[in-house]
Amino acid sequence: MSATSDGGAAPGTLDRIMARKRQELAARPPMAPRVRPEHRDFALGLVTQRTGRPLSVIAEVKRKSPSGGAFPHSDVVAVARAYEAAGASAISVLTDGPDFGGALEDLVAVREAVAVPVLRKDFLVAAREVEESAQWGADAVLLIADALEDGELREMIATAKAVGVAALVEAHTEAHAERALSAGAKLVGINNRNLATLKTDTGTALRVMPLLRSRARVLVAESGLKSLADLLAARDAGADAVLVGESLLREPDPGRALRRLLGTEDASA
Ligand SMILES: O=P(O)(O)OC[C@@H](O)[C@@H](O)c1c[nH]c2ccccc12
Repeated sequence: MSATSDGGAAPGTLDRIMARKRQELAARPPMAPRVRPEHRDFALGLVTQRTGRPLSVIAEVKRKSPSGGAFPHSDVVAVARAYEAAGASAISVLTDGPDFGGALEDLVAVREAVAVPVLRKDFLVAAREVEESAQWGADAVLLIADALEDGELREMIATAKAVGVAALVEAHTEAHAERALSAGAKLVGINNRNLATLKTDTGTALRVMPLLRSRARVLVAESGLKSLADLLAARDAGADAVLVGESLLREPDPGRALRRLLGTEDASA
């Protein structure tokens, strides 16, 4: 039974994407081995780079999304460079093609262009993909607790540890966050967006993070964040970092938008 099964209702976006991902994986052979670049410490960057900023930002690049449609920036490398210059602690790169317009090649290109750690943002369904992500240069991978069985989650977290990539385990509810911790997650993201309905409520992370604070090494508030006030509220609820994409990618100058979000626009202009 799927962790997202809800008793016969029409499948949500997350179920649809996960089903596609499982089919894609079953149909493709293992990837050829690659020479892996030197690892960058994702967790350390998030918990130590807080001086002078409200908290760490993982800034996201994607060309489109099911909730946001197309964004006006196709050069994800240029956007990633601008994010880094504006103070991003890490870059999140969507590598899903059909729904987000990304590719594994984007991960490689972004990583070569910046010095900060890079998160592979995708809908991974198997431990084999965690190993492949490491080979392609991911410093961290996203795992979605709501969409994975306990056994899968446990195995993928263990594989991430074994190959030396950080696993940011995302949950939308307290129950799934507890499953993530039980499966061995040390880095936990609370997604304000319900990936079944795509509805976003920024109160979600504020409510769930305090319940987890003492048991997670790193806490990340994800999705729908638009203002410095949103960041300060996340920090006060225990976040080490926030994951922000859409509100930056809608702007003509995403680097400037990140400075504005961090309240550092004048100091670094
Ligand atoms: O673009 P936003 O609303 O700022 O959100 C970024 C990120 O949290 C969101 O893209 C996201 C969170 N979890 C995901 C899982 C898969 C794909 C995308 C996501």
